[in-house]
Amino acid sequence: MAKEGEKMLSVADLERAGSKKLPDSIREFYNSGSTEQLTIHENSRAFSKYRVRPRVLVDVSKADTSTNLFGGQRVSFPLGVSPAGVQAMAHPDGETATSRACAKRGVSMGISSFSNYSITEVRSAGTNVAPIIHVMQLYTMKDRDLQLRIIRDAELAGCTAIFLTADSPVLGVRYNEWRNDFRTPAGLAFPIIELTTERIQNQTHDSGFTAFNDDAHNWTRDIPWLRSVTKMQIWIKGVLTAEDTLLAVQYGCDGIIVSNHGGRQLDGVPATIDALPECVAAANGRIRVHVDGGIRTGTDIFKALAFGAECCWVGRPAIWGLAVSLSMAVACQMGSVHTECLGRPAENSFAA
Ligand SMILES: Cc1cc2nc3c(=O)[nH]c(=O)nc-3n(C[C@H](O)[C@H](O)[C@H](O)COP(=O)(O)O)c2cc1C
Ligand SMILES: CC(C)CC(=O)C(=O)O
Repeated sequence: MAKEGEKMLSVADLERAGSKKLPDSIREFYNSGSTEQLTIHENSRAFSKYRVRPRVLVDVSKADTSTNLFGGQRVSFPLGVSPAGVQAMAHPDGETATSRACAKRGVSMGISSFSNYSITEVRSAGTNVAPIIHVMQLYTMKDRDLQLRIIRDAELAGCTAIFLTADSPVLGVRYNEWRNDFRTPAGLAFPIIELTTERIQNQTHDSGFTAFNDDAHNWTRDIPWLRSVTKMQIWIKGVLTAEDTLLAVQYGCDGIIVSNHGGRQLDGVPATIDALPECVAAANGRIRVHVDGGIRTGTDIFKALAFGAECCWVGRPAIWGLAVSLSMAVACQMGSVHTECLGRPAENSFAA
């Protein structure tokens, strides 16, 4: 375990250091899962069931982790930072700092609808450093005009895809938020959804979310509508089953993110690494499959790729990085481990 002043060598070290910097209620908002915390714990634990079956005497002197995502855009390795809201509670620069860090390391970033900075601010913070892929996370919203304004802003700013979050008809039951009567600190803005904290100060997150989000969302109404209003790629975030993967194929989506929202939505659903194989099999190469949830090491990334994911995403590690003002520690750490273990993916396999 890293002590004060010691080098941070792993994401676990970063979690401890970042968590220590945060006030209790903010730390619990970021770090917790819903109700019994089954799924959040399972997400990480499930990776340890699987062992890497290595091949030796393979030339890894020129290992290259770069790859193409979203139909031809180059990234330095198959990792992105998942959309996560309210990052300015961890560091005043919030999502703009995450964007700079992602651009510096050549990885993609998801912009949450609950970002504390506008789409243009987040995107230009990154593109001022280096070319970067941004995807725009969207909810199905009661206010369709606002949803359309977000889509147009994302297009204008140059986002590549919409990640439609499908696992949140209502906000997950997070006891920590209720116990702590958690509210976003005053002074932070939510420019993408056109709200200031002053306007929502009397609302808890779950009541605010209920007012904003359309729990009547469904495949037949929402996906054709999205398709009719934008040429951006449409990805469904929050898929955990073969059945929903097949629906994503049927509705002409470009990809899915196998995700349980980092264990923050319905508790008791499977770990994403366990759900991944059935989704990959159902996709059968017709749409792309990415995954997030509990990914904390390069070997986790390797295992997800070996199970057929094209790319992995991480949520909380970037927030812990912000909290210690070291966003890039995440990507550096994961990048080096990833480089070490990736070798030649086609020549490596592993068994449960
Ligand atoms: C503090 C926090 C806020 C989040 N906000 C959003 C959000 O606004 N929209 C969304 O689709 N997912 C959101 N997520 C879920 C992430 O996109 C991602 O699925 C999850 O964090 C991945 O798990 P990990 O944190 O274990 O890496 C949030 C996650 C956290 C931790
Ligand atoms: C700001 C919240 C509504 C976002 C969040 O906590 C989540 O999606 O998990």
